[in-house]
Amino acid sequence: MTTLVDKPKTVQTSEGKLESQNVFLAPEINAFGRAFRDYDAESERQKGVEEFYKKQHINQTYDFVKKMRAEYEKLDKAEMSIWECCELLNEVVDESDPDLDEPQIQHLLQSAEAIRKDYPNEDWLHLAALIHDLGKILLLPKFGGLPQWAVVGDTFPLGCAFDEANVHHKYFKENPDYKNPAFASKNGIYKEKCGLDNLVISWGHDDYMYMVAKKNNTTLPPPALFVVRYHSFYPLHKHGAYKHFMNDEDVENLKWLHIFNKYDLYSKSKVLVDVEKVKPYYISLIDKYFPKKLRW
Ligand SMILES: O[C@H]1[C@H](O)[C@@H](O)[C@H](O)[C@@H](O)[C@H]1O
Ligand SMILES: [Fe+2]
Ligand SMILES: [Fe+2]
Repeated sequence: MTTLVDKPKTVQTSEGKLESQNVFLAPEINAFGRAFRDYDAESERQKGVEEFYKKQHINQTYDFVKKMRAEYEKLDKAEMSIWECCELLNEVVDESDPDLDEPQIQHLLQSAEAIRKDYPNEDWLHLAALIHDLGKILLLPKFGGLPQWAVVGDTFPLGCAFDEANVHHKYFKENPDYKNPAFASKNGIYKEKCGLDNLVISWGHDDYMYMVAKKNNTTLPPPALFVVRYHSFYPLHKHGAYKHFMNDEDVENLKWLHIFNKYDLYSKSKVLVDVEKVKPYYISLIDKYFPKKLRW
């Protein structure tokens, strides 16, 4: 079971002040009694996860991502509030995740509540946690009913060489882009320090939610949007792969993503959040940073 332990630590707030806070201590094992993000364990669940990554690595190509961006930029699928979307997410199952089998709304609230406890003044970070996985509605028929490989799992850039830090990277050999000589080098079609926003990154819930937030004129600050857009980019934020593409702003924002990641990953537990109890707080944040209805 997950344990929340208080441990004093000094942290930097968005205004640059240093504050002493209680920090969430990451548990060592997940709800299935295994290490978090263990992609090599022998189990039925892992077989499904590996199957998932095979499909993802073969099918996510540069052209596919371009097509998806053009399609979803239209935001012509629905009009609804952020909270309505949270509720929709309950119908979604994520086949790529070895650590979670609770409804997705619990994951949103578990990560948001854990981060809120340690960073009480950073309300934008609480809201970033609440919305970070909302893009998984792409799996629902009304939003295109995309296959799992086009919605979830870790992300990686196209248009340059696939890095070995990607989980199950062997399956990239079957990706058509693997044979494209223009994409074969470390930089591929990009320049060093070009900035992460200039990369074509595998399509999924991160990029979609970033697009939705941005195009509906959210007032969330840049680190919040960065967290939403790159939270699945584990090869970068966990292993430091592709970091030569970061510009100075990315380097700053990455500090917040590192903080966020701990709560995203390790708050996954069987201890459920009382949705009705915390709802008023999150509604007040949504009202502060988003319009009442958004186009999706
Ligand atoms: O399995 C997980 C899950 O789908 C997360 O939502 C995503 O952000 C991760 O990167 C992925 O590996
Ligand atoms: Fe995610
Ligand atoms: Fe998440």
